[in-house]
Amino acid sequence: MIRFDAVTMRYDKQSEPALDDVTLDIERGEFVFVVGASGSGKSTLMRMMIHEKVPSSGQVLVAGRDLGVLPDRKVPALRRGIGVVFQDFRLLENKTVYQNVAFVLQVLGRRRHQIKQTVPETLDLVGLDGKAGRMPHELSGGEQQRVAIARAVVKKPAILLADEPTGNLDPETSVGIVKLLERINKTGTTVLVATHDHGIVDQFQKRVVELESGRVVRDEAIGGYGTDVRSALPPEAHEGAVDPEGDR
Ligand SMILES: Nc1ncnc2c1ncn2[C@@H]1O[C@H](COP(=O)(O)OP(=O)(O)OP(=O)(O)O)[C@@H](O)[C@H]1O
Repeated sequence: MIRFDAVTMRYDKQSEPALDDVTLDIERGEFVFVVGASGSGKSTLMRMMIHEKVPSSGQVLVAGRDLGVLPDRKVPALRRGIGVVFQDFRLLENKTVYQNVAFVLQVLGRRRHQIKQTVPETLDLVGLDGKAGRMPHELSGGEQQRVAIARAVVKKPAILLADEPTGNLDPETSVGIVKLLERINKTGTTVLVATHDHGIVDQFQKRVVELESGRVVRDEAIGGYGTDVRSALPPEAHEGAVDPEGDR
């Protein structure tokens, strides 16, 4: 689903690499925590998956697309297949919860009856049924993050990237948010969560990729398979359409 092959990325030629020779393989349907200290490269790794940044060397493949040679006109289709959640929710403050989520589908040109059906289903999934008419400032931090997650998943992306999704939340609320991400993962979405919150990571039995100064220093799959098994899979196992409406 996502493959980094010897990826090095420098923001400018003189500086140390933000990512340094990173090789990583993430299968469809996996849940992966990306951990590491501030500045270790977690955000850069995620930004490369949505083609916000390109490698200085090496190759990034997402759902069979080589992002190094992806034409600009195909970037929107790539991004339609990837939901993104940030630490700072980024909600539209003058719109209700419902309108925040519906807006994504309106921009994608979805039909009104489809929006009317999909938005309540998504609010239900994230545990916000009954809050559709609230404004963002009337919600707790955890609820606001749930809106942000609803917005990211309402287009039914194959991949969900969450960059420090619990960074502004207390420990108990954080656990609820990661449980929600786990529930979304169980619907078939590949989920990556960047975090420096070791407490959270320890509570969930998931694969953990650790970055240090841009290098992968640990890649542990807990309870099941190991890296050796995954890397033995044929290349086709990593590919597939991110967006069924794909490359139009
Ligand atoms: N726009 C930028 N221009 C130049 N250097 C950058 C830029 N963004 C990040 N960097 C550098 O790249 C390295 C990796 O940063 P990155 O933001 O990916 O780390 P991070 O692990 O996500 O950190 P944090 O947890 O603080 O968000 C750091 O050395 C950082 O200073």
